[in-house]
This record gives sequence, C-alpha cells and structure tokens, in this order.
Amino acid sequence: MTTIEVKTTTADYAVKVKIGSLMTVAQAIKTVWTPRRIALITDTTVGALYADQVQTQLMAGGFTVTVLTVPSGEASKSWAQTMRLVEALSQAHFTRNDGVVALGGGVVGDLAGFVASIYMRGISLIQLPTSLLAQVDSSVGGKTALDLPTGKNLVGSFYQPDLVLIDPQTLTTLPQRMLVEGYGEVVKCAALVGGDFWKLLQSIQQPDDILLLAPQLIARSVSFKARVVMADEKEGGQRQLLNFGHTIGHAVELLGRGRWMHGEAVAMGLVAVCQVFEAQGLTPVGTAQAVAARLAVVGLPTELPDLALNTVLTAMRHDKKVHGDQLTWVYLAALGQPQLQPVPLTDLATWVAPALTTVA
Ligand SMILES: NC(=O)c1ccc[n+]([C@@H]2O[C@H](COP(=O)([O-])OP(=O)(O)OC[C@H]3O[C@@H](n4cnc5c(N)ncnc54)[C@H](O)[C@@H]3O)[C@@H](O)[C@H]2O)c1
Ligand SMILES: O=C(O)C(=O)C[C@@H](O)[C@H](O)[C@H](O)COP(=O)(O)O
Ligand SMILES: [Zn+2]
Repeated sequence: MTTIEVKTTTADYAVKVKIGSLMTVAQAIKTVWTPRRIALITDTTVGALYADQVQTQLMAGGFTVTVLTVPSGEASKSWAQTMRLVEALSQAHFTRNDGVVALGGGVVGDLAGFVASIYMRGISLIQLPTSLLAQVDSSVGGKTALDLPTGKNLVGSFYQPDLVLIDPQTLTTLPQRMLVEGYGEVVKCAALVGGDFWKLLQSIQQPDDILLLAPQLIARSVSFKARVVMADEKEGGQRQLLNFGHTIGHAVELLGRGRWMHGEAVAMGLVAVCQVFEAQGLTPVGTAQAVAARLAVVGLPTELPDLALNTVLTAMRHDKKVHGDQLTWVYLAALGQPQLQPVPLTDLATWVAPALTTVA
C-alpha cells in the first residue's frame, strides 16, 4: 500500500493506493468514519460492475447504504443531476452526520463532490475513483464541478474528501479508450515534473504498458498533485500549473460536444500550448514534438481538429485563469520547468493562431 498524505487549510486526508483495496473498502472507511448512512453515488456503467460489491461490504461494516446512479458520461455534470441527487438525499432524510461516497470516474467524482459540498452546506465525502484519470488526478485536491453550455467546470467548489481509496485493480474493466485518455493527465504531470517521472514514460510504448505501470503512475502523479494542492489549495498561484494543456484543451472538449474525452482534449491541448510557446520563443523548439511522441505512442490525439479561431477564443475566455483583461497560460520553459504567463485577451488570437490547423 502506498499512502500519500494531503494537508490543506481545510482538511487532512490520506490517498491510499492498493491493488484489491475495494474488497476491503469498509475497513478503510471505518478508519475515518463512524457507522453512518452513506449515499453511494455512481454511474450506470461503474454501478453495474462494482456497486453491489461495495454496498455489501459497507453494510457488513455497519453502514446503511443508499445507491444513487446517474447516466455515464460528461452530460451528468449538470444542474439536472445535481437537483436529482440532492432531492434524493433530502427525501431519504440524510443529515449532516451522514456521508457521500463517490464510486466512479472523474464525472462521478466531480458531481458527487459538488453534491456533498452543497447538501446541508456540506456533508462528508469519500472518493473511490475507478478510472485512470480519476485515480491520477480528479479524486485528489478537492475540485468539484458542473459544466455550463459556455464552458467546462464553470460551477463548483473546493471541497476536500476525508479519504481517497484507489484500487488499480478496477482498471482491468476500464475500456482501453478510457485507460488511454487518463494517461493524457499522466503525461501532463510528467512534463511538469520532468526528471525520472518523464524518463519513466519511455517505458510506455503501448496501452497495455499503462496498466502494468499503473500503481507507479498513480503514486507519482498523486504525490506531485498533493504537493501542489498543499501549497495552494484554492489556485491563487502555483495550482494553476495543473491546468497545463487545459486552456486550449477545455475549449476543444467543449466545442467537440462529446467527441473527445477530457484526457484526449488535454492531450491535444498539451501539444498545442507547446507549439504556441515555441512560436513565442519561450518553450525550447522540439518540446511539442517530444510531448506529442509520448502521447501518440498510446494513440492519443496530438493535432487539433479544424476549429474556427473565433469559437476557440470565445471558449477560452471562460477559462478560470482569466483575471481582469488577461489570461494566464501555463508553459514549459523546459521539461520539468513550468511557468505562468499572463497574456492580454486582446493578443490571444495572435498567440493561438500557430496551433490551429484552420483559421476561419
Ligand atoms: N476535479 C478534478 O481535479 C478533475 C481533474 C481531471 C479531470 N476532471 C474531470 O473528470 C472528468 C473525466 O473523468 P473520466 O475520464 O474518468 O470520465 P468518466 O467519469 O466519464 O469515466 C469514463 C468512462 O469510463 C467508465 N468507467 C469508469 N471507471 C470504470 C471501470 N473501472 N470499469 C469500466 N468502466 C469504467 C465510466 O462509466 C465512463 O463511461 C471530466 O469531467 C473532467 O473535467 C476533474
Ligand atoms: O486539480 C487541478 O487544479 C487541475 O487543474 C486538474 C485538471 O486536470 C482538471 O481537469 C481540473 O478539473 C481543471 O480545473 P479547472 O479549474 O480548469 O476547471
Ligand atoms: Zn484535467
């Protein structure tokens, strides 16, 4: 078992990574929660695979469990599902002493986390992430979110869980496309960290290698993310670095309307931002190609689709790193040396243009 401690101004919790840990989930939860009622929030796909097993374990451990299921997919990060879930909690008389357990990928984690943060102004939360993306990134750090038609994650809260329990065994049921998209966030972390983490990616030459190295990739990604979150929980400064590749990535994800998964859009965004900053002379020439090589080897997309510049710019203006009349970008001064660069909104078109294949 690898344990990574996260200590922020609002919470102290452990991220535990252990193969098979979902089989002893009640034991782990009892280390942080007394017996209580649990809303086990999951999606249709993950629920069908794991909800019974988790519910049985929790009930044997003395918890009372209500399973609440949302449709799989990004569209569930919505007001409609939020309303359904908080109303279900209320109708079942959940109180402030009860808790929410999120069982699923990043969608379930973001949605259930948001629900836990607003129901009765906040009830306890535990994350049981089951996708690679959720295990390396979204379950840790306390960002919860819903999407709006204008942009990704525009509603949400910072709300830390009491425990994150990661069982890499769940990745064996994850379809290859979802395994690979989660790897997009691993490449992001490795590019930010550089050194041995970046070198480790040389061992990944095909999607199966991701599964083989999953415990290591999870531990390294989470350790890095935990360090950043502990230094800057609410993204006043260096937490913005975790948004590397997301400025263009989120725009592409939104404009694709479900065509690309988050990690795929981030993969395109990582290469694109390196191209943008190579053109500005701030990222060493060849970085975009080096990043693209690590992504392409597992089949992640590395070239932006044809998108009209004005639609990309409109989506980017909803980025939460817009402060006043500037958007802060994350770029690599070198692998392992990320920097923040504010760019006036009026200059965005000139900056972004080199990354787009079609300028309309
Ligand atoms: N809060 C954060 O810090 C943070 C970080 C990164 C991404 N995100 C968000 O996470 C979301 C993407 O997460 P995701 O890629 O996990 O998507 P997802 O939650 O939609 O999961 C992808 C698919 O895999 C299925 N699945 C999950 N685990 C499975 C398993 N073990 N076996 C079989 N199927 C399984 C899901 O049902 C879904 O169909 C996006 O909304 C993104 O914005 C949040
Ligand atoms: O945890 C963070 O901070 C991140 O930026 C991690 C990102 O991978 C993640 O996609 C996050 O949800 C994006 O946050 P947002 O604030 O840009 O919506
Ligand atoms: Zn992300």
